[in-house]
Amino acid sequence: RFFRVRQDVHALSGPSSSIASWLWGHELLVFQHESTQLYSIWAHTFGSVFRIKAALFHEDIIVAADHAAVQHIFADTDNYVANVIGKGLVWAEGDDHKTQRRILNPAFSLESIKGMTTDIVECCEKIESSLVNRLLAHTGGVTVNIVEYMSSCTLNIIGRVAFGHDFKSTVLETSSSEPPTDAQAIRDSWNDHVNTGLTPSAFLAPLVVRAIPAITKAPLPLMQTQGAIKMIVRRLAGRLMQNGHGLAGGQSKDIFSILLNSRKGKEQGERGLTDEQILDNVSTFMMVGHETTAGSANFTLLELARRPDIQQKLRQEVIECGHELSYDHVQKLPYLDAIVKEGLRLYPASPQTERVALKDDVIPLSKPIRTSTGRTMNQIKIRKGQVIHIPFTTMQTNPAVWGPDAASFKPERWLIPGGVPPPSELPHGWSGLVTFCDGPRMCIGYRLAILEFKIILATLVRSLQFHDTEAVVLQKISPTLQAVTDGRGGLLPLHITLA
Ligand code: HEM
Repeated sequence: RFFRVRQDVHALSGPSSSIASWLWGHELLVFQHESTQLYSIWAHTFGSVFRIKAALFHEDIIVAADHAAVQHIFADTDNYVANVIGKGLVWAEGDDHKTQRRILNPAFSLESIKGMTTDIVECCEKIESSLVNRLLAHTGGVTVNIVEYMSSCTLNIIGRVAFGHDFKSTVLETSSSEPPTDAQAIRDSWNDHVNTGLTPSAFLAPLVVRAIPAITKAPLPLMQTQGAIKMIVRRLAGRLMQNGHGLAGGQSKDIFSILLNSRKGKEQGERGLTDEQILDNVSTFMMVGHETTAGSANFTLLELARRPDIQQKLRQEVIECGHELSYDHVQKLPYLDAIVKEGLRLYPASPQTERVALKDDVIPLSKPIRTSTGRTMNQIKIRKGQVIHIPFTTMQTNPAVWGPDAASFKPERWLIPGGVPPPSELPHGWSGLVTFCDGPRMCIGYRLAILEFKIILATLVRSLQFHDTEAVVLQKISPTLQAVTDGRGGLLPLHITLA
């Protein structure tokens, strides 16, 4: 049995060991390339499930981009767990995760999300007017780092809709001698973290955690910058907890009220959350609730800048719908919907994920694959402890599924019959994408993310035109999808003029 299980992993095809480092396996090469770029190239050569050499003599890693395999892994959260440490909903496992998810679900119902529309529109209009004002002060347009504007906008949104807190985040044109606001402190420390994540030493942090999962702190720069963000956000979360009663005196179904009420539940002996868990959740939501949507929005705006025809068509649709961007209005814009789907297909904010199997298992495949010895396999037997990488972008740009133009930004594909593959060819998940994952750990904030994304695009294109600066913008994972220009993470220059 031991032999058979091992054999399945080792029988998989994969890149040659001659290009792997003896110490870092293929993992260093993957890290040095853009986002999931190497996984896409290897999937093209070796098929949708293959094997790579892991760093530090760890067992080989399986890279799974087959939709049946991925669906199986995402459905079985008792067996397949995230390979990361930490607390809060994103990282809680087992019963802890189920309790937290059950407590928080009402904050993300359709009804709750609809109720957030006015706040979202106001935050987007604030960014729109700050860009317009900046333009009015410069003739002939201005080049901005759109990343700063998107992060500001989404931070303001999550502050207001989740915590009733107005970050009042703005982008300063010149440096200020005033002490940094909470928003600036969060954005600066996040920017440090992103840029540290691009340095060679950042490659080590997840490997240390994989080797010794109990380690939560180590003198590694990436862990230190992560610790710095946590400290800032937790300090703010602590202040909010002291002062706060949620958005409506603790009666509401917003995230913060729900978290605070669950503390009362705990005090009364019900299943609730401890103060520590609440603090962790507040800081988790503040970070995952804003940097993710911003990442996908940045790259979608870059696509619009490169495709003035698509941008103009979107502008036309938004202007024809009138000025009011209510929830129902926004849902009635088919081209906007197609652009958002296409943006989330090509630029998932979390371009890949990782799982570890807690038990031996057999993973089904949607299509047989050929092993390194030419055998055909319909399923893969794995051993407990197997690490699996799931590259979302590779799955969503696979030409064998999405056609020869899979890598192109083509919103029309969502509007024409047969433009997207049939459901049988796609994973479960929102719109046949794994951008928001699937199963019990599917992104709890997906409805909010989509609504924000739509309102951001609609608000900005109605008054502004985005132009490509021809800068070479790379896509890196640090720790979410980041734009890297001239070696600087969190930089995506776009030229803007009035529409
Ligand atoms: C475009 C925007 C977003 C994308 C692409 C995205 C994607 C994802 C993905 C892929 C996961 C699963 C991670 C994994 O298990 O490996 C996830 C989980 C999660 N997301 Fe999002 N997310 C987005 C926005 C948001 C927002 C706006 C919020 C909250 C306000 C949020 C909160 C969460 C939470 C709490 C989890 C953990 C869920 C659980 O483990 O049960 N996300 N997200």
